[in-house]
Amino acid sequence: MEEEKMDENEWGYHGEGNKSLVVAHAQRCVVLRFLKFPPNRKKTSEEIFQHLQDIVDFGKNVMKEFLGENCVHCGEVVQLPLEFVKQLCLKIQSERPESRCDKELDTLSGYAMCLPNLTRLQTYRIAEHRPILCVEIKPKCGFIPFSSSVTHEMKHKVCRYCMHQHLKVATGKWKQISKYCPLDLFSGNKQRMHFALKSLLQESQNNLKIFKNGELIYGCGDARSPVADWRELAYHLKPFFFPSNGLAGGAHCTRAVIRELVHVITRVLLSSSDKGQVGALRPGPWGLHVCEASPFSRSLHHQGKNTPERSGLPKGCLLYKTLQVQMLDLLDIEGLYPLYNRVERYLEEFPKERKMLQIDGPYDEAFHQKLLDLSTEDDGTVAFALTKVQQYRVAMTAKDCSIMIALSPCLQDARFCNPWLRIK
Ligand SMILES: O=P(O)(O)O[C@@H]1[C@@H](OP(=O)(O)O)[C@H](OP(=O)(O)O)[C@H](O)[C@H](OP(=O)(O)O)[C@H]1OP(=O)(O)O
Ligand SMILES: Nc1ncnc2c1ncn2[C@@H]1O[C@H](COP(=O)(O)OP(=O)(O)OP(=O)(O)O)[C@@H](O)[C@H]1O
Repeated sequence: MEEEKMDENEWGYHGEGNKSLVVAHAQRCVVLRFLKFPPNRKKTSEEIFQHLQDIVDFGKNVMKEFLGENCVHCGEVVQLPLEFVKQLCLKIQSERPESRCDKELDTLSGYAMCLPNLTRLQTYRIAEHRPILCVEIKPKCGFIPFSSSVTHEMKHKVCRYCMHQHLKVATGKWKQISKYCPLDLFSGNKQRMHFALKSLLQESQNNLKIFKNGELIYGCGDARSPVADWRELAYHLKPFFFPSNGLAGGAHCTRAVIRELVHVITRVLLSSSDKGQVGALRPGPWGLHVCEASPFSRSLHHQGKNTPERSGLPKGCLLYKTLQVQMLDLLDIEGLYPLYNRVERYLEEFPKERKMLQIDGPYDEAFHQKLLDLSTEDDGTVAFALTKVQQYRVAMTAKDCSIMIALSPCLQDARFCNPWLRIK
């Protein structure tokens, strides 16, 4: 970043999660991603720099290796003038959702990550200055644990997302239970995927957002301000899907546009992206591929069909690769926790080993290589325990990542582009 040219007026609030806040440049296709912390949580500038650099290295040497060069954008750490960050923080404060304001943007270190703005990213195949849609999906965990360590019977029947829905509604985080089930999206069966995507469109929560030319047009910024009007969404989408279809509107048109969107997203999700190293990952047996809580599965059950048809995901597609990485969680938290304790005890006894064992990085090639050992035979060593803990951490990243799909009218038929994975 050219320090002297940083002007807060050229940047606007873009979005935030639990750990970071993102601002976008008004003209250029870049975003700045700042860390945020609870008030009074003091971190030194060096710690912040190292944290951000670790995220970049983790993206480069771990996630890219598994998911493919073209699917992951790692960004770079940049140093910004402190006055710019302070002014920017003041400028965007009023736009932040109330529910996220328990944490404050780090204005003291001057470090942030600079990334391409994936909601506006255009590729060379697309004529310049075409409008661009971006669909962001946070699919969550797409399998039911297969580990024999699982003691709760319910965990073998109902997926984590569907169980979590009850907690989230009970605690008031969201108003109603979503019909979305990640196992439907990850099934590879088009009918189930359509159902999953329609359910996400009905009850987006923090799992679906749609941007048009970089602006959020659909999805929840906050539990208290849901924007979920299909008619309005169809109005935005119609020029993308039915450019020459006059001004026809109404419920029929809305349904047609939403159907088209769902079909296009499904096609993109099932299309092959570039090669990652998931071939090297062959996690244990697949768990059950149906979640008993999914309304899709339940309706089939009522019709007397026990298991929905399972098409499986094509091996090259991003959903397949994401699922494989998620499945590095081989033992479930119940099997992992005793191993985590083994590592903890060892480090208490030998704190100086922390660095050598790469507990908190560096996330380099050596770190990545150790992740490829998928054995589940516990030989009682710290090395075994540590590998499982690190695999679990990588799996958790894949369970919480978002897929960003950019769509833009092309010169020829190809209306869609490859999806990107956004990791944190
Ligand atoms: O544990 P989960 O499944 O609830 O996931 C958390 C997410 O909740 P969700 O259920 O998607 O609403 C949670 O998202 P929200 O803050 O609820 O939007 C975060 O993504 C959290 O990640 P981190 O630990 O802050 O980096 C996520 O935590 P991790 O489990 O990834 O650490
Ligand atoms: N490179 C990017 N391009 C465009 N938008 C982005 C980019 N990175 C993040 N965003 C937007 O900012 C939002 C918040 O970012 P992100 O999810 O990384 O925050 P987080 O705090 O790490 O998330 P979590 O709550 O999962 O911990 C995203 O949902 C996405 O809409």
